[in-house]
Amino acid sequence: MLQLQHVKKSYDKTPVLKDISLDIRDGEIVSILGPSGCGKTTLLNLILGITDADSGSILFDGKDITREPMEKRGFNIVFQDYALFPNLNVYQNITYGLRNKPEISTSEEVDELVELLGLEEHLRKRIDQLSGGQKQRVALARTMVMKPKILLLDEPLSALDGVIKESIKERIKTIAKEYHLTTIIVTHDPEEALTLSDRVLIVNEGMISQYDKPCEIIHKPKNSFVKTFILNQLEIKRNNIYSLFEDTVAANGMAF
Ligand SMILES: Nc1ncnc2c1ncn2[C@@H]1O[C@H](COP(=O)(O)OP(=O)(O)OP(=O)(O)O)[C@@H](O)[C@H]1O
Repeated sequence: MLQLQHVKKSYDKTPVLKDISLDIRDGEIVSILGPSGCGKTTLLNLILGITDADSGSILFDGKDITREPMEKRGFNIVFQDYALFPNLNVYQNITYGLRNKPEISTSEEVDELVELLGLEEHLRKRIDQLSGGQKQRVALARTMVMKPKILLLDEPLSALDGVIKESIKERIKTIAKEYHLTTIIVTHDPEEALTLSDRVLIVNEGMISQYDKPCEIIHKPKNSFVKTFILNQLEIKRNNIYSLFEDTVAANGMAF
């Protein structure tokens, strides 16, 4: 279990994370959701170990890792821009981290991941020959072969559209369940957070607004921020779709 206890972080005396306490259970998918500048990336970086907290503690399986550097924590992140190596092919990218640590994954385990992510036919391709969704899957495979204790994903779906988005979403869910892997996702999209996660952490101005299962957030929003920011956005999306239908129905002289 990952635990944050009263974590605080300021930049230039401006508080960015004000008092964050939360538990994330093993194998759980948790989304960190909130508006731009609310502190999502800072929180992700604190968990990853590339930013230090000013105060408070971070514990993993009961052990205090607050001052442990990133390499020792054994967590791993897929960045928003995938950060793949353009001079290496897909297979070389996936197995890059194993060059110095081949004992981490066997070739059968690599093959299993390649199959799970549907990358068999792309292994010899260069990175610039791939679509956005394929790049995302390569980045996921490259991170997963290193068997991270926690998988962190920074806006994994924001560069993808429609059907591809849904397919990556399903693959992330499958990986988390299959490997019982704690997965933490940063997003600003309520629909993404609510459909992908076991629990959603809603952050506003460096504080936790609500931390709950998606159905609790939908049916029992805890405060006006959750209601207005999250639910209004979903309502707007829904209304846009309905008004599109209404226009089509009216244009065809049908009853709605
Ligand atoms: N290294 C830094 N130095 C100074 N200020 C920073 C630094 N990193 C972040 N900030 C500030 O901290 C606040 C939170 O930033 P953060 O990137 O965590 O927000 P976010 O929720 O991830 O935003 P976005 O969705 O736009 O990426 C912002 O006001 C930002 O300007």
